[in-house]
Amino acid sequence: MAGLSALLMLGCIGAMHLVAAAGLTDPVPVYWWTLACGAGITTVFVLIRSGASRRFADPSLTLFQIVYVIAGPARGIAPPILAVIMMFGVFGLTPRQMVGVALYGLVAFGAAGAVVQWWHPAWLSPDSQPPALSAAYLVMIAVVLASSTFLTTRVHSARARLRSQKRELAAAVEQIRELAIRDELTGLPNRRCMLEMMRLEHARAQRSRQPLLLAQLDLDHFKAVNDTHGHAAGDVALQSFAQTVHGCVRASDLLARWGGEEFLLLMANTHPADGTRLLERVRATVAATPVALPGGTQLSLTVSVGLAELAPGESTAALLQRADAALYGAKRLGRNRVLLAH
Ligand SMILES: Nc1nc2c(ncn2[C@@H]2O[C@H](COP(=O)(O)OP(=O)(O)OP(=O)(O)O)[C@@H](O)[C@H]2O)c(=O)[nH]1
Repeated sequence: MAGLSALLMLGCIGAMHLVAAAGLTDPVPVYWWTLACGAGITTVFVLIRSGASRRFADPSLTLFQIVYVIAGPARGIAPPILAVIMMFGVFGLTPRQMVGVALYGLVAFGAAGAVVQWWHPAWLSPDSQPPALSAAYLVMIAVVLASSTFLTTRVHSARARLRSQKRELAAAVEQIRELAIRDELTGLPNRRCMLEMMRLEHARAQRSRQPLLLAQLDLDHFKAVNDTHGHAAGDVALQSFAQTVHGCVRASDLLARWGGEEFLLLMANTHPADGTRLLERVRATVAATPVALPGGTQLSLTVSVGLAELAPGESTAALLQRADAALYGAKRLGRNRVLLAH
């Protein structure tokens, strides 16, 4: 952007020197003008390229560049390039700033024209523009300024809309990501998330030779809960169970809803004796924590648990199968118990 502005300004300087060389204007003010322009371009270029302008609220110095060109020494060439200059403002300034720049531009350009026409007619070459043409240029500038300001309003609201759509999109992506890995009913990680975690923890355990435990938890006689109290009550029971178990395990353990009334608990770096102790605590807490159903009924739940430790070289599918077999062993033995697979 700074480079483009500098190129534009260089083009204008070249044009003014051609005008002076053609004898249409006094070359001395053109030299001064060239000096002032050079100082302006260099200042802006150095500030932007060195990164020093990043400290300002308007790091691309758009406002400064526009104001400088309109009222500074470049005003003589403002009419033909004003539209281009204002385009920078359309994308960089707020509508308020653009209204300010437009009013400023009109006043500054009008004043510059008046000075030249009435107080310094000597600056004009004999065949330079008549006052009516200057007035026409002023009207043209007013049109350019007004349409740039209007465009800025449109661009500004389009950008605000884009920003808010971007925020909404990010929130939607986050929500989709959550839905993809979370069980909606209990808020626990879902089966897909658990499969991925099992894959990762399995690889880690194989590599580090640290113990890895997998427990399968299944609510006892849950069909009877649904049949007696209704499916909605069953949902409340599942949520309450998930909360109770989650409250018993460590932050490093991963509890997930595997499906229906089945849950999995993955415990890394845990020995079977410690895992069994923890699961006994879970079992006892579930049995001692009645679920308050809507309507005031207190529902007692129990859970059966099958626990398996990853054997060297064993796959996750085989580990899961052994935990499942242990769970069914626990069910067969009368439920409400923890059984460790051998
Ligand atoms: N309310 C509710 N019930 C569910 C959900 N998912 C599965 N179930 C129910 O859970 C019950 C599971 O029943 P079964 O597999 O027969 O097992 P059980 O009655 O718990 O018996 P055991 O496991 O042998 O102790 C079924 O009635 C399913 O409809 C759910 O998201 N919400």
